[in-house]
Amino acid sequence: MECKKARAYSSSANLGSGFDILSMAHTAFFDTIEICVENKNSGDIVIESNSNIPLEPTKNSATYPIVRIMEERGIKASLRVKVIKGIPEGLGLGSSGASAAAAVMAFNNLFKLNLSKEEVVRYAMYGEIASSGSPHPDNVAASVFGGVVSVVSVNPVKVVEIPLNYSFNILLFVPLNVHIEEKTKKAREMVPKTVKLSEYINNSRYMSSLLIGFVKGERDLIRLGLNDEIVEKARLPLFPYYPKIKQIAIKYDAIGSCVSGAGPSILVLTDKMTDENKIAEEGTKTCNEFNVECKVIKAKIAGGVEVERRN
Ligand SMILES: Nc1ncnc2c1ncn2[C@@H]1O[C@H](COP(=O)(O)OP(=O)(O)O)[C@@H](O)[C@H]1O
Ligand SMILES: N[C@@H](CCOP(=O)(O)O)C(=O)O
Repeated sequence: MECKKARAYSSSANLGSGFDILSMAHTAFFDTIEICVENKNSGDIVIESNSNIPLEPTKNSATYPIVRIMEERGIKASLRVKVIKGIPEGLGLGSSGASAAAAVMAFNNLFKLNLSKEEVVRYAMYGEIASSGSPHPDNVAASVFGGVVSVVSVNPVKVVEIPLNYSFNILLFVPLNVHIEEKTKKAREMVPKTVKLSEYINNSRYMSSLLIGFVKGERDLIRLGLNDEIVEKARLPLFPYYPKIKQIAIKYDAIGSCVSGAGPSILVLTDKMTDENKIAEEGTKTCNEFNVECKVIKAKIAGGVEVERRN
C-alpha cells in the first residue's frame, strides 16, 4: 500500500482590511494528512481522524478537493485518508484550509500530478466549500505558500508572496471554550453586501499601508494597515472582547492587532518594543470579563505545505 503524508500550518486570514485577500501562515499549529492507496476496487474514500470532524468525503475539507481532482482528471482509486488535526477547528486559525492544503499536496505527490502551488490552492479551495460553503482562497493560499500572501486573483488563481522586511513575532488569543456551529459560514453572512465609498476608501488606504509597511519594513505603516472598518465591524458580535484587546495591545506597544480570519481568535503582532507579558496578562483578563477562556499562543511566521519525505 503506497502512502504519502503532508503537513500544513495554521493561518490568520483577513490581515487588516484584506478580507479574502491577505493571509499569514504561522507556527501556532499544524495538520498532517496521510493518504494511502488501497488494493481494492471500491473507489471509496475512507476518512479516519483524531478529531470530531465530518467523515463524509464531500463534507470534509481534506477530502472534498480530492473528490474533485479525481473527477476532473478521471483518477480511480480506493483511498484511506488520515486527518491528524493539530489546528483547533472553528477558531479562525485556518483549520479547514490547512487540512485542504495538506491533502491536495499529499495527493499531488502520491499520483505524481506535478501541480503548481497555484493549482494546489485552486483545488484546496474546494475544501473551504466543504467546510463553509464558500471557496475563499486566503487561508489555503497562506498554508500552501507560507509567509504572508496576497491572493490577487481567483480566476485564475494568482498568489503573491509579500516580502517581509520587518521582523515580528505573533501572539494569538485563542478562545478555547467558544464553539459556534458553522462559524465561518455564519460570519460570511454577516458581511455587508454593499459598503459606503468612504469606508471603501479608508479600507483601501489600510491595505496599501499594510503592504507597503511589510515591504519597506515600516512599523507605523504596518500598525495603521492592521485596521478594518467594514468586516471586523460587521462581525463584532462574534468577538466582543476584540476592541479592548486591541486597545491593550497598542497600550503596550504591539505593532498592531486584528481579528484572525473570521474570529473568534485575535492576532497581535509584536517586536522588541512590545511588552508581550502585559498584553497576555491583561488580554486574558479581558477575555474572562466576557466569559471567554483565552489561551495565549506565541508563534512565528511559518513556511508552506511540506510533503514528509519518510512515509
Ligand atoms: N478537515 C477539516 N478540518 C477542520 N474543519 C473541518 C474539516 N472538515 C470539515 N470541517 C468543518 O469545518 C468547520 C470549521 O471550518 P471553519 O468554520 O471555516 O473554521 P476554521 O477553518 O477557522 O477552523 C467545522 O464545522 C468542521 O467540522
Ligand atoms: N476570508 C475568510 C477567512 C475565514 O478564516 P477562518 O480561519 O475563520 O475560517 C472569511 O473571513 O470568511
